[in-house]
Amino acid sequence: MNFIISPICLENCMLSSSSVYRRQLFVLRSLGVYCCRIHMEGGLAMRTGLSNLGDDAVGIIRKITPKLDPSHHKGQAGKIAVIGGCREYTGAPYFAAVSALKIGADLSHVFCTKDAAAVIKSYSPELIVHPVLEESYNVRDDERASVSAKVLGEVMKWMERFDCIVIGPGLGRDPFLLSCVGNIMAQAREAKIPTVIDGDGLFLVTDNLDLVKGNSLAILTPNVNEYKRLVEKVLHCEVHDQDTSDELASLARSIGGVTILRKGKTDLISDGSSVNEVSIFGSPRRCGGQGDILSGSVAVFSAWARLYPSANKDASSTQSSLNPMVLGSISGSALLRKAASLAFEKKRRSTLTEDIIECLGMRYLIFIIQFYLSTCP
Ligand SMILES: NC(=O)C1=CN([C@@H]2O[C@H](COP(=O)(O)OP(=O)(O)OC[C@H]3O[C@@H](n4cnc5c(N)ncnc54)[C@H](O)[C@@H]3O)[C@@H](O)[C@H]2O)[C@@H](O)CC1
Ligand SMILES: Nc1ncnc2c1ncn2[C@@H]1O[C@H](COP(=O)(O)OP(=O)(O)OP(=O)(O)O)[C@@H](O)[C@H]1O
Ligand SMILES: [Mg+2]
Repeated sequence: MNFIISPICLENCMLSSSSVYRRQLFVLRSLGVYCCRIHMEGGLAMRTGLSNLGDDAVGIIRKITPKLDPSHHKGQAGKIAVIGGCREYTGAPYFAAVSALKIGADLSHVFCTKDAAAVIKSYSPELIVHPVLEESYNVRDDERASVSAKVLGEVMKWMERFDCIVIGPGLGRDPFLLSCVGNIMAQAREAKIPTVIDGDGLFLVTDNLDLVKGNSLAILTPNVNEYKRLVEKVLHCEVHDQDTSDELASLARSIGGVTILRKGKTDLISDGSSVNEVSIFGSPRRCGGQGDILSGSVAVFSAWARLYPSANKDASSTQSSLNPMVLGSISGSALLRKAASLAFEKKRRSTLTEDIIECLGMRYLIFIIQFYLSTCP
């Protein structure tokens, strides 16, 4: 028999009896569906475990995920663009763009170099691929200004349609290409389009902080190395092993209130005023590409948090004070980590990024949770 478990249905079921609710809450917690929040007060980090279901990452995901509504048209669940993909890297932009679709966005575009475009198209017919970026080796010195204007023009034709853009997965570090992408970022900012910056986009931004400074719609998703470079550049010190939440909040404030998702054993998220930790058990496999899934996921959830700030009216509103970029980051992190753990249960050491993408479907995750609830003694 086929049946559909919706987030709302699960929540209603949870509220139906308080003992059942407590038992279900316990099972959710033991499944690792947990997120705790660290409040910043006068520079002092006060860590508090949260005590109700509305305060956890699943509650946030449910709150911002729009209903599947037959009256909606194509595009209303989100149009995402990934700016990335060059001769060396074609996997990273594919992972980011296809993850956005798997999570529920309606359309996913990739803007990449000509070399990368045919390869990325061959991975999936679902993606709309624009071969518009140019690297130095392909452009004469006297052509640079006109090529740069042409690249910007090609992207700007589409820009207004996007609900979020991701800059950086597999972008490479060619100086000419990065200067064109800097122009694209400036235009996205002008158009008030949320922008997730990852991978080589962070390399660009670390050397050109003005591109993001004070942009409350920017989300930086650094890994260990990228975070180290940012801290050294902005805070002029080494990364601290202690006081990690103070340091992250201070970094976010120093860049004018951007949201930073610091990836690692646990993910820490801050916009400078609160620090949130997602510690859902993920996977011990560290195959490349998981950060790319994360950037595509965060893009969709941030777009939803902005477009549908309270998609699920029944969900707890305790997070309503959080910045939509923070809500999107928490959701993306929680879902990726849960999907990675499900993929690892199945594939163990042979788990690859594409296996994790297959586990992104939220209904599948909720089904798994429901299954555990129904078998709980
Ligand atoms: N299949 C693909 O096309 C992939 C392309 N990628 C792209 O590759 C480009 C470079 O990204 P990278 O992440 O490699 O660049 P980084 O500069 O972040 O990493 C470079 C080196 O750091 C090492 N490293 C990683 N995590 C570390 C840790 N926790 N402690 C110490 N050393 C660590 C890695 O082994 C790697 O050799 C980006 O454009 C990125 O998007 C990656 O996303 C991976 C997948
Ligand atoms: N030691 C770890 N244990 C568990 N999960 C981790 C660990 N390190 C990273 N992760 C998770 O993996 C995700 C990707 O982080 P990672 O540091 O691999 O990014 P990345 O280096 O940018 O990846 P990519 O290879 O896509 O560029 C993050 O959401 C993080 O939660
Ligand atoms: Mg990365």
